[in-house]
Amino acid sequence: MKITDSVQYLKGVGPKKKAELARLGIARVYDVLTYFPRTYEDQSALTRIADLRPGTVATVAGTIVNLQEQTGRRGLTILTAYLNDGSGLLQVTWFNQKYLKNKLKVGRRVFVSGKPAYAYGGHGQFAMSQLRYFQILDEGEQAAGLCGILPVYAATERLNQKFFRTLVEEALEAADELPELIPARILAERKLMGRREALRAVHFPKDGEELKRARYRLAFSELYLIQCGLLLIKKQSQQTRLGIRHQPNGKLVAAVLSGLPFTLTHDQQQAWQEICRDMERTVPMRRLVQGDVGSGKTVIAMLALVKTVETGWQGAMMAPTEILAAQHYENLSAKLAPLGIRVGYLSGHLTPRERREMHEAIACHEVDIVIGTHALIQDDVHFARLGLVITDEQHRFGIAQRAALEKKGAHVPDVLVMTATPIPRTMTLTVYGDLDVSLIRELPPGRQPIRTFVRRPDRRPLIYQYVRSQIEAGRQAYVVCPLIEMNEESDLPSAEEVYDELRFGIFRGIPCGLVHGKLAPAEKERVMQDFYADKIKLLVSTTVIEVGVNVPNASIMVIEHAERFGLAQLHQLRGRIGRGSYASYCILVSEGKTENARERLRIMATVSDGFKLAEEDLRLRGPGQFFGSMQHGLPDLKIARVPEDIAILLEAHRAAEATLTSQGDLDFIRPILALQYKERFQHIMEN
Ligand SMILES: Nc1ncnc2c1ncn2[C@@H]1O[C@H](COP(=O)(O)OP(=O)(O)OP(=O)(O)O)[C@@H](O)[C@H]1O
Repeated sequence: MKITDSVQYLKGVGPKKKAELARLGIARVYDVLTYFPRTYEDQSALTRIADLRPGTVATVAGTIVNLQEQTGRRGLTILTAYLNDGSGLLQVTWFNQKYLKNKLKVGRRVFVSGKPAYAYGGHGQFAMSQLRYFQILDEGEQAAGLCGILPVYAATERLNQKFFRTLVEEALEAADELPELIPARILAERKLMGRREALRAVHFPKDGEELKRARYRLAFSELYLIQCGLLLIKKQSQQTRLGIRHQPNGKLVAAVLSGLPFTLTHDQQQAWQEICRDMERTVPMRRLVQGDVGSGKTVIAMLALVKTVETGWQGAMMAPTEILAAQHYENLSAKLAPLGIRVGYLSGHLTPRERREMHEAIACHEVDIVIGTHALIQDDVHFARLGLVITDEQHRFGIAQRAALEKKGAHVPDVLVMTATPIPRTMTLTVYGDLDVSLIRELPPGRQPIRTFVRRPDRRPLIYQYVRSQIEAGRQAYVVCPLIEMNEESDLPSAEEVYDELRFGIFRGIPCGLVHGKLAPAEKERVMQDFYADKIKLLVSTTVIEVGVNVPNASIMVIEHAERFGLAQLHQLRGRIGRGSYASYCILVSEGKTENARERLRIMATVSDGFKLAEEDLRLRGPGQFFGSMQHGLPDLKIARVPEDIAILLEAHRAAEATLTSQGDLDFIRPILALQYKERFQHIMEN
């Protein structure tokens, strides 16, 4: 049997099982080996029933001494088993899991893991339902008694734990032909377990120590290979692709700098210097500027655009929303047109004629800077001399789209990516390993911290009274709602309803506006313009204002149903205020029904630093959801977990850096990467 053979070569796998396995992504023998245990059951970590504590998760092994089945309302089946482990009785309940009926038998031993509560009625002292984990022990195990640590797989109704354990055991026989993935030098230096040994041990560890070492080794090699891939891509693109060598800063850049109504913060200066250094080299720049909301990234983008124009090239800046693109366009053309720089605007909403004219202007170098939305990456856009590409909020675009824009010119343009979603530093390694990073952590001076409060809906009259008083004092306000329009299925008030409620109610006599994604572009633009111009005082909106909207006079924001938003999103929304010198307030209105929602809002109210929030967010939601749409091009991790394995990630990164400087290691690693990660790195490699 070979590692690449189909699973049907393994004993006990017929067509049905094969199909079932395929649904779990297991097709070849190799996939069985990398179907890592979801968790382990450690015999030594069992709790005696007599020692259970209500509310504290525990694992119990006991023999079923009694079984009862009831049918509840609407045909709900309730199975109750009483377990005895010699120290006491535990009542375990399963709802609607009919298939268990034939499996649970008096006399069988089972493992259950969950939170016990005191039992009411019945015979047990404690009761458990909604188990975290449950397993019926096999006859053999029962006789022999269990020892050591057992792997627990994500099993299905038809493929149970016993099946997986046997399957893996058999697949392990083929593991001998698996080649090592890590250069011998690194293995030795770091005293890492060999690959085969680690695979064996991760499924069937002798003890906790061995399991730890095996997991470490496997997570390490997974992260290490990805890091090698990312670093190699970066190196290759730097070696083989000739970029544009921009001139040292000249009169135009100086004019823009001296025209700023403020001086750059230390972090802005540092980022700007890093960008200049990159742009003045022949190697194409690939830099990510990460700055918290309102930290002043736009100025840096503008300077970079001017620098490319000054050297005789064109700059393109792509924004994620129409509103933001329009805002950047207004802002930049107001500042740059007086200096003779021609700024153009390209969006999907131009008339065909306008669009054609803009395409021509871009192709004939009649515009120096183009600001736009996705329209910038259409096939029919050709730049005469594209020197710099800036993508704003890159995570919304994904690596593939960024690559499309980079290919718009005959030369390799410099690339600058701006993001206001602070990503914990270590995470940038996995996601943006191919980019250099500049950080703008510091906020411009004179900003007052935004004070954030969580309030229940019954306080809305008071809240809005306060908003009104702020508006009367000259400020502007945002009210953010999760939905656009009335929805029969949802009892959430929509932006439209709230808008009507407010403008005909408490804000009568005050100019109010409504903006959301379904408005016609011209209408959206008009409303935003009026808000920028302080003609609209209260803006009711959906999350369309989330990114980048900059109205320094707006100092108060009410977020309705705040529990509907994630931390990162709330932080982005909140970042719309506190952008001037006024004291700013953000009020999160929520009933906070679940504990998780309450915790999130509590964190929002106490943490204002976007980077810290991102870490909390990561902790609460886990990396999968955290990255969500950001995950383009990022290989799935099979065993490593980020952020939990951040220490391993850093080690892997260091090892990868060392690998790139050693020809021997590189020769070793290249074919492995080509084989293992070819498809996964495809979109990045195209870059
Ligand atoms: N060094 C500075 N000193 C004072 N004000 C500054 C400074 N840099 C930028 N600003 C001002 O701060 C505000 C926010 O800047 P900017 O819009 O560039 O932030 P941003 O980082 O792009 O924010 P977001 O992530 O929300 O888009 C703007 O009004 C800008 O003029």
